[in-house]
Amino acid sequence: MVLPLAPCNALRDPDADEPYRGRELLGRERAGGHGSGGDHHGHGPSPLKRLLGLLRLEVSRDLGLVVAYAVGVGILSLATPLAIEAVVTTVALNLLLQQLIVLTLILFGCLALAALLRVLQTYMVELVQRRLFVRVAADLAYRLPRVRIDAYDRSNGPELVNRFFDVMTVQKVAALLLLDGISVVLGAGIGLVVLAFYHPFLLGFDLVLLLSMTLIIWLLGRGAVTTSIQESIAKYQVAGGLEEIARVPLAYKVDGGADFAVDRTDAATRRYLSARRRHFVILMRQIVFALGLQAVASSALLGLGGYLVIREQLTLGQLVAAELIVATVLMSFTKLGKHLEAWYDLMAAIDKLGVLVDLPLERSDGEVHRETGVVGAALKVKDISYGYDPHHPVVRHLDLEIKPGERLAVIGPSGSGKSTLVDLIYGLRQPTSGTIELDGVNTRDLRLESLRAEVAVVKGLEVIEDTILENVRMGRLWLSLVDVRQALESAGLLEEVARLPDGMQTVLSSKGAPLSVGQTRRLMLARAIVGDPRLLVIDEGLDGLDLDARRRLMDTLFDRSAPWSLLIVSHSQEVVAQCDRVVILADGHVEHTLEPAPGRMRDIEGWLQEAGLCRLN
Ligand SMILES: Nc1ncnc2c1ncn2[C@@H]1O[C@H](COP(=O)(O)OP(=O)(O)OP(=O)(O)O)[C@@H](O)[C@H]1O
Repeated sequence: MVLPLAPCNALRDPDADEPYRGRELLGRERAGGHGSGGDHHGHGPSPLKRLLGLLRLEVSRDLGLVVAYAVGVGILSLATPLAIEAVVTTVALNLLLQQLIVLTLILFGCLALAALLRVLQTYMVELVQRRLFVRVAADLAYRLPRVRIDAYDRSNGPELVNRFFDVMTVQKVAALLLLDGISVVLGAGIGLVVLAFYHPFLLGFDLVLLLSMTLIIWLLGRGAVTTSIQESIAKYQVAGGLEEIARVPLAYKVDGGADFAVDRTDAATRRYLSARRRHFVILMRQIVFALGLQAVASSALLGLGGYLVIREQLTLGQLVAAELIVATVLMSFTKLGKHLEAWYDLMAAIDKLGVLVDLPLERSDGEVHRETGVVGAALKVKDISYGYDPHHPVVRHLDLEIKPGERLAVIGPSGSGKSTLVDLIYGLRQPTSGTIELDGVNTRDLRLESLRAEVAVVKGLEVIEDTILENVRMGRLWLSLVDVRQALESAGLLEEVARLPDGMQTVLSSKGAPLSVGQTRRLMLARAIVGDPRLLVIDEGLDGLDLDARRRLMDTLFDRSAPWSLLIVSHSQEVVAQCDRVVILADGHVEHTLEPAPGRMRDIEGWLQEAGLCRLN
């Protein structure tokens, strides 16, 4: 069965009132990425390319308007120096009061219009900000459930997701640059053009000014994006370290654990400070040169303008207007120091979001599994190999078969590859060679959603912070309350849940509280069986339960009328004894297969002892 990707209301575009639809975000297609995960990876699109990709989605919408408003504001802002020029000339020439009033009114009109455009621009930027947030949230909600499990082999998933907070930086800096940045650049450009019209000397002055500003931005800012990214990586390492202390509180409670936590944080903080220092050196040199330029250029213009006034090549009004224009341009440019820092932060933030977007996704191709009409699926594992490190396979030429309705136990010493085999069957990992067939169809040819509608896996404890009901149903809206109740009943949990004040509506913590660990284990079983899978794979899911709970569950799981075939990894004699066949794994391959006669556990124990392998409990 293919699960529909239901549009989620919270992720609808807040203004366009249409659901977010998968589009390219931050430079990656929505499925099939091949990044490596981890922090800044040094490959993939550059932050600038990613930013342009993100903004490109906005261009057709409001970004054009934002720029148009900024152009309007830039042009209208010139009204002040030009009006002052006119007033000074009017006073100098002793003209009429009436002209002064008209000038004042024109100036007011221009400034009022500029203010209106600025308000509209602010509103548009607000919309762009909201959409950025929704886009990134929607994109990650789409991607994260599809991220390949091996992306988390060497990185901590929740810690990686901290990078989502960089969307705030993107929002804030994008707003700052769209509002101030565009106005500064346009205002400066237009002002300098006006200046150039006053006198050819002033054109020369313009050019020198522009050259100096370019030097400050490009030459003095070399390496700033890299140092900003390094600073950001160091910042996440500090956050990740602190998060870890909260994640494993017991570990840090050992004698000396608190000091160990301080030492580790101290080391990470030092790395952050040194990265920040490197970045600040670049910022500082840009700021110092910008301030110096402001002092030099303002006084040089006064000297040059005064000289031109004395030579009667410039009017007094033009001199005052020119000083005002240059003062504004330079003030904005000095402010640009802050903008430049914001720009570098933006580049680092985009790079961090890119780390999330680059997490490799599971394949999305394949066929839908066809109904076979047979109760219980048939599984054939043919000569598969797999290694976390391609040079060291941990599953080697493994063959295994489960007939429809059969109950198969997989046992073997710790590290023999049992859990890895479970991952391979569930399509979490792809064998490097060999095939896995479900009902005669290579699982590689099946859509993963379709495979996982047929196969359910119980492995570890994964609780979502939601009600017991949702923890069992997991968004499968076609499952009714009755289905969930039945699954809880089969898992031997219904009575205990009913005793909770909020029953199935009890909200669980991420660790399962208020359920105990044993109850949470049974909850995981309820989640697996509620959809009536045709192949149920349990990786040690029964081993940690008390005897009563385990026996009740075994009644359900081994019931011949149940709709599934069963593959169960276990270290328990009692569980293994219930199975039709027992496969013993050693060193990644099938060492032996036994069909124990009822009650002949001794056969298996004896064999294990002889082979010097694990013992069951
Ligand atoms: N994420 C991983 N990255 C690298 N190596 C891994 C990873 N997971 C498991 N391994 C290695 O693969 C081998 C098989 O591990 P697996 O978890 O499949 O064993 P297992 O039989 O399930 O062990 P246990 O009974 O202790 O759960 C082990 O040597 C282990 O060190």
